[in-house]
Amino acid sequence: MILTINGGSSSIKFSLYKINESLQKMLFGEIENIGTAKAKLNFTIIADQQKKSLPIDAKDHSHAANHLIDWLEKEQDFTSVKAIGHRIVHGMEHTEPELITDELLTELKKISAFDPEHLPEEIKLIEIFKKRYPKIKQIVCFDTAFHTSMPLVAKLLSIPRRYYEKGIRRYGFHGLSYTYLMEELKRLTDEETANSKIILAHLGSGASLAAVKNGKSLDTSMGFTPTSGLPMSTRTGDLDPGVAWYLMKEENMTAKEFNHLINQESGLLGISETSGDMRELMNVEDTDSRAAEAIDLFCYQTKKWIGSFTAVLEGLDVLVFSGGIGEHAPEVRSKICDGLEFLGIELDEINNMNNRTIISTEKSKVKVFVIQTNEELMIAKLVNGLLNSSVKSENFIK
Ligand SMILES: Nc1ncnc2c1ncn2[C@@H]1O[C@H](COP(=O)(O)OP(=O)(O)O)[C@@H](O)[C@H]1O
Ligand SMILES: CC(=O)OP(=O)(O)O
Ligand SMILES: [Mg+2]
Repeated sequence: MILTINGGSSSIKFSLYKINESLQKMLFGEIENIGTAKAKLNFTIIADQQKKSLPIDAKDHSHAANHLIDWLEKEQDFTSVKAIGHRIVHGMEHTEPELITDELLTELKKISAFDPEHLPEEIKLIEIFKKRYPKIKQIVCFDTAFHTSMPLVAKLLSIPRRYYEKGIRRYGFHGLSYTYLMEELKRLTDEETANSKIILAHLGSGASLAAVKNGKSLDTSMGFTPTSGLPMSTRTGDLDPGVAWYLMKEENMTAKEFNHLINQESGLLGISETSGDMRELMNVEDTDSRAAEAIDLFCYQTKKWIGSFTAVLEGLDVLVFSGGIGEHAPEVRSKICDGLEFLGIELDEINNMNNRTIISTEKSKVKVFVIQTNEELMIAKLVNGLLNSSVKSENFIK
């Protein structure tokens, strides 16, 4: 078995895969609302279609992880778990999945401030699993790895060069999702299409786009941290840097308060003043103009990035929508694509409304896809690949 762990800022998603010829998912779920009184463990056991939700006491990620392990031990014989695969959002220039060692953990701790929303909690999860299961291999899969191919011009931020040497540059994220989407695109189409000029739009709570040519990332909307690019559920996306100075000077805002403002209070939540959840906003947009404006901003900015990346790619052949919003919100896809006919994007509104896999018309120059992403399966595949290669490698730590 391979256990996958995807630790977010307020949730831990998990899946258990049986290693057969293919990877067979046995169970999956998530602990959500960590740190609140509404914390619960939702799970589905695939064999008997058992779907349940249990309220739990999870005041932080450590409590949540220990609850998860206790529950998994009851459900599953843990001796059959060969490896635990973690999604790690920030991995600097690491290009491959890696076995966790003390050195790697120390390195990740050093760059923790590069992604304060994800890394500290992800590290905590690795440590908890290590404490409870010191013998089980833990393997980390980096979201940043997909974008290491970006050219220097896309990685440079226009601040003094000395900061680049300190690691302050564009990295880009959602790489496990993008790798999965590229595999799916190849499976659904052909080699030629998968090597064409592609924009991948991962629109979830965190949202980003990537410009991909010949299977390689050329640019992406997220940067040094996952706070930049598109407006998100509660994150600002790109922001005039002068706003930081102004708030610090005029409102005596501290670094900690500013971090909270840009990551927790902004985006859809900040504009609507009610919710960072797209579905909730769509339910009230007819009666609440703030919700409608938040949705408009999200669609407007996504459209701008599509235009920008079409220029980067010098044309566009394929557009892929994914993530909770990209997969399930036809009105949002429609609003994003509205007016982009001049780029060759033409939606078939019936297929779009039905969330079909191909939502562009027959004659649309750009093929538009809706593909359900699967970061968990990608982690399991990468872990399985590393386990298999380790059988051949004597250097791999047993
Ligand atoms: N049917 C739907 N209509 C509109 N938005 C939806 C729908 N289903 C999910 N979403 C939105 O998707 C977002 C969550 O995306 P997801 O990829 O699941 O997030 P996460 O980054 O937490 O994995 C939320 O804003 C949610 O409202
Ligand atoms: C990279 C990132 O923003 O991840 P998530 O969408 O899971 O928060
Ligand atoms: Mg996500």
